[in-house]
Amino acid sequence: METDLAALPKVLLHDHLDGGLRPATVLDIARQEGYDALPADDVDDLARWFAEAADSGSLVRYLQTFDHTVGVMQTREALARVARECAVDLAADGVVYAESRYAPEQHLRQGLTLDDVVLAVNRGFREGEEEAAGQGRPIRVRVLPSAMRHAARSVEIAELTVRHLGDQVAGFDIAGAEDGFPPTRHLEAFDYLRQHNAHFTIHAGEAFGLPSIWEAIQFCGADRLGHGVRIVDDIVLDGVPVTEDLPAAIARAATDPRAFELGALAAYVRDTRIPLEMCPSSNVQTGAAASIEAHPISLLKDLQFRVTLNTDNRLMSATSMTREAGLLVERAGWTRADLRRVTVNAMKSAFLPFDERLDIIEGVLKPAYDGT
Ligand SMILES: O=c1[nH]cnc2c1ncn2[C@@H]1O[C@H](CO)[C@@H](O)[C@H]1O
Ligand SMILES: [Zn+2]
Repeated sequence: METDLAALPKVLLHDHLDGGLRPATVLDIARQEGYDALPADDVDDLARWFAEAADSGSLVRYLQTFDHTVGVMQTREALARVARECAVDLAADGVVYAESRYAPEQHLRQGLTLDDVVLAVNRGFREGEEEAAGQGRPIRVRVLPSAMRHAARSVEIAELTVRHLGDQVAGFDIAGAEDGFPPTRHLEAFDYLRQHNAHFTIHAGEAFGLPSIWEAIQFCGADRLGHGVRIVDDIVLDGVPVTEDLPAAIARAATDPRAFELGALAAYVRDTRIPLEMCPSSNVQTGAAASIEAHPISLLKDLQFRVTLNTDNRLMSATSMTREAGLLVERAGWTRADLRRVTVNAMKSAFLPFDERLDIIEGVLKPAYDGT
């Protein structure tokens, strides 16, 4: 494909602030603040450690690597710096609109309040947006505070989100280990958010299957699904679950998408256009997908689910939006039209006002992808 992927405008809905630090920044802040638990003391070794430790085949072990990024994000200065660098790095990768998520409750170890954390991160993002614009790479970044599914602070985080809505904050997320921690543990938070007309997404269908997706949508009322990759458990081809032979299903979907039968939940997700925030490299690392070639994103894209492409954790997956797009092009046969589709899907699904979404689709995305 004769396309400069780095130059194409990209839209990113699922990127963890504490999963995207520059390795050099982790080292730098650790030195400044006397954090002495890092597993390496050189930039390349540290970058390699994150990628290898995250490559475990298990979400729970993958999440343990966050100890060291959260560990160096405990002051206003560190939080603002990480957010500023995040905006600049995403802009350099061609991202024009991003939603960044992180769990404020994990950044209170040195005495900050939840509101202090949000204000510091927001300031960092505003500075990063200005710096990127000055470099001729305009980007808009919005923030999704996450609550942790195993913890018990989701109502507080939902209230925090609503308090800051309209500033940089655009919605809410729930993250962390999935198996054993169903989203219905947090119904009170979701009720509160809906009553305040706030948007939210839920990590579901990554390390656990259909029940998690079903609860997220039908009990919690999620606007979007983080990953949602296991929705393929509810799709059948010629009487056989597609999960029995994903490569064959992917090949067939490219030419014969009407041959597939959707169960009630998969049909609901597709019919109601629920956005799927899919993260191929991250899923391969946690074992939610076998490979990029066999990743369900290609099947779901051809069955016309509302698929979006995301990085999840750029540090732990040593990745970027350009790299994720390149992997799909090289290993899964994606075309420029496919990339246009997921990019427009993402912008349609953003937690930004409708008119602002439309301006980016019509003013930035379509002209670039269509060469007009
Ligand atoms: O793929 C994921 N699934 C579930 N939780 C995640 C994933 N990536 C990161 N986090 C969790 O979200 C927190 C806030 O950003 C991170 O600290 C990490 O524990
Ligand atoms: Zn995630």
